[in-house]
Amino acid sequence: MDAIVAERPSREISTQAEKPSFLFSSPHFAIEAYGVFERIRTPAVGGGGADSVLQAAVDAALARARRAGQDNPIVVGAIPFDSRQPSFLFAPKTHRISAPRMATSAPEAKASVPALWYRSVPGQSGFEEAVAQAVANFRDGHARKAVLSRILEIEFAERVDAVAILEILRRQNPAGYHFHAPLPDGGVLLGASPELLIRKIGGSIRSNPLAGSAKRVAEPEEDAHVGRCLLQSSKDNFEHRLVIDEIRRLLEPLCAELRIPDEPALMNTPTMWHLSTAISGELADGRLSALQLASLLHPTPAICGSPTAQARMLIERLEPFDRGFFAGIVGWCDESGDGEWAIAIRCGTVNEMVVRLFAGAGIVEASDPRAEWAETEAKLATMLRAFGVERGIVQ
Ligand SMILES: C=C(O[C@@H]1C=C(C(=O)O)C=C[C@H]1O)C(=O)O
Repeated sequence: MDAIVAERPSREISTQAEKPSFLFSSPHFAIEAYGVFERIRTPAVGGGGADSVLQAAVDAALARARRAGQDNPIVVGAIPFDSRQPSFLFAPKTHRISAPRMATSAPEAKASVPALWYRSVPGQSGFEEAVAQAVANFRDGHARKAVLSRILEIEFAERVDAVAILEILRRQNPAGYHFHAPLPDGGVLLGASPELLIRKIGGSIRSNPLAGSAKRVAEPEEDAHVGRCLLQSSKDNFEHRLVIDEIRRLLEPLCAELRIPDEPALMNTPTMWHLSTAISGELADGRLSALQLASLLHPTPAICGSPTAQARMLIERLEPFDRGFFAGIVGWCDESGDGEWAIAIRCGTVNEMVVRLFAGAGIVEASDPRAEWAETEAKLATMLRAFGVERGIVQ
């Protein structure tokens, strides 16, 4: 992939002292964007087809940016979980695309700023009750999977430096997708996601859905055993297969070639094991953009459920909050339609001193409410570690 990076002209940043408005890094690209040339609030819903209203708005913004003198304009930002809600995308004034730099290992973050208070929404009993209700719904045969999530709200004694936390996240979780994206309320969406929704470069696409999870443990042999058990778990393989079947259904008609391994593989982050399927393909029509493909696929059953419409209704009924940009997508695209969109998980929002961290778990008929709560606790550890409050909050 280095060759592709080298082919892209990188724009020099005239005002190096200016703070970036958007940061994103993947295993292939690192993007720094500065300033806002033009905002795009068009919702992504229905944006998967050739007549995509969102893509038309993006194309128009990119054309204006080029006319204004940018030689390689891009659009960056985030799209909410509910793609009927407005997107929060923008063409920056300037940006730089480069190869990702290797993160150097760093000492554990210290809790230099104490947390004043925290609370989970819902709390444990409310979450477990919601899981039990979803399971009852699956027994009635209305849906097969729904991803239920919760928020951990934390207030710190001082303003949180989101860029500094992003750097800690990058060092603690060198693989994957790191992002710092502005939000409509003035806050920041910040995270280290292991999950690629879609990358498109030329006519080639990649997607790497994850579903089915287990918490890692410190002792290496035991940890490997946890991974092997996950690989053999029929419950987790069922959760995973629903995601792959849906992505196959949507991508197959668009691809001249689509490669999907028969069985999932194991992948890990420093805190979690996941079932993972590395999908690759060649588009039949290379003009479809990364953003159109992302709009088509989002929300996948990895973060919504199956079938999508029933799962979405269950989420609306059982989750006591609007997800906003959590379990949405975050990324970038350019004039040629190339781009990358990661799923906004292992993330949170930062508004001055208040941080809201999110974690969800795929619920199926075989789910145990207590175990699903524990899974959200384990997933929260990615962000809590970066804030240096892991031991202070999660027992
Ligand atoms: C919803 C989250 O993760 C998603 C759900 C998973 C699962 O249910 O096993 C695994 C990876 C993600 O697709 C999250 O991390 O908050």
